[in-house]
Amino acid sequence: MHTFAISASGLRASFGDRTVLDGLTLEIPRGTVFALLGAEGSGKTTMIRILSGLLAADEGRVRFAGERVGRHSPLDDSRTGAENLLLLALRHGLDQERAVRHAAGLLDRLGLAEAAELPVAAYSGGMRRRLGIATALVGAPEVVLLDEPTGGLDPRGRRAVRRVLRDLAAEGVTVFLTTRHLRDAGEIADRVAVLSQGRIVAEGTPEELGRLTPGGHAHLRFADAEELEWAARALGGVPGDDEAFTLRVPNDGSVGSLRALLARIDHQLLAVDGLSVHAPDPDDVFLALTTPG
Ligand SMILES: Nc1ncnc2c1ncn2[C@@H]1O[C@H](COP(=O)(O)OP(=O)(O)OP(=O)(O)O)[C@@H](O)[C@H]1O
Repeated sequence: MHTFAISASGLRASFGDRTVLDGLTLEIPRGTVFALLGAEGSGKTTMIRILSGLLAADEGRVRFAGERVGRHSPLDDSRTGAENLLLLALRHGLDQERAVRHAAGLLDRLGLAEAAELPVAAYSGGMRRRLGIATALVGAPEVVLLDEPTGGLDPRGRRAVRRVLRDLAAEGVTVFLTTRHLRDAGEIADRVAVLSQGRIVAEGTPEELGRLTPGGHAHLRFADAEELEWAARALGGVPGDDEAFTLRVPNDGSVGSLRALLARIDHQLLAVDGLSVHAPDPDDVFLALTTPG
């Protein structure tokens, strides 16, 4: 019996002259939730597609300890949630009666029992996401591959998905998921690997990853988009995803580093409307680990 549910070694994948995976090696212990964390376009979906057998790697090898590997199946919008799962269950060889029960059980597990008879076209984004997870669980797989299972979910949806994935791991199922958010990875996964520039740049428990980057950040606020853009160019950092013209700049909060930041602001003649200093949070860890150079 292998200790690892999934072993991937030396995976390479490129599209044209763009190398997306550059010799990626990972071993996922059985019965754990493992998160592959990476920024947009870092190659997470490519990795899931290779593991799922939908895409052939240019080089490298993937081995699964178990035989049943579950992954998302496309949804048929014109059918109900129950029908989608029923058809998949029948395709897995279950007889009609067991397939109906299996589909109902999965809908219940994902909190979709009340939406079972609604056409998928009427599902919200979050409901579709949860139904997508249910499709990967048809046939009681030993290993489940999920691409951004918590993407676009509200906090309640995220909590529900977290609980489902944790329960699966407690039952001995191995869950491999991708995410862009360390916070999500930290809340769900036993181990996290960070993908950047086609390679795993860090791997460990969420706590171990959190300790890799001691620094926090300064939060700067500007009057308008133009000033923000100018500041982002001059200071680096990442603009906030809100409408408030904010910029997050790595900063450890020490007097020396704040003095240096203020000197750069003065030097660039930037008009800052507000400044606050924050202790490290998961986003800082993510930025530090996935920012090249
Ligand atoms: N079929 C393809 N043809 C050409 N380029 C591709 C193809 N699939 C992916 N890519 C490129 O490979 C890179 C990685 O894409 P991938 O979808 O794996 O990233 P990701 O980490 O899942 O991104 P996101 O978080 O935005 O979903 C991107 O630059 C993408 O444009």
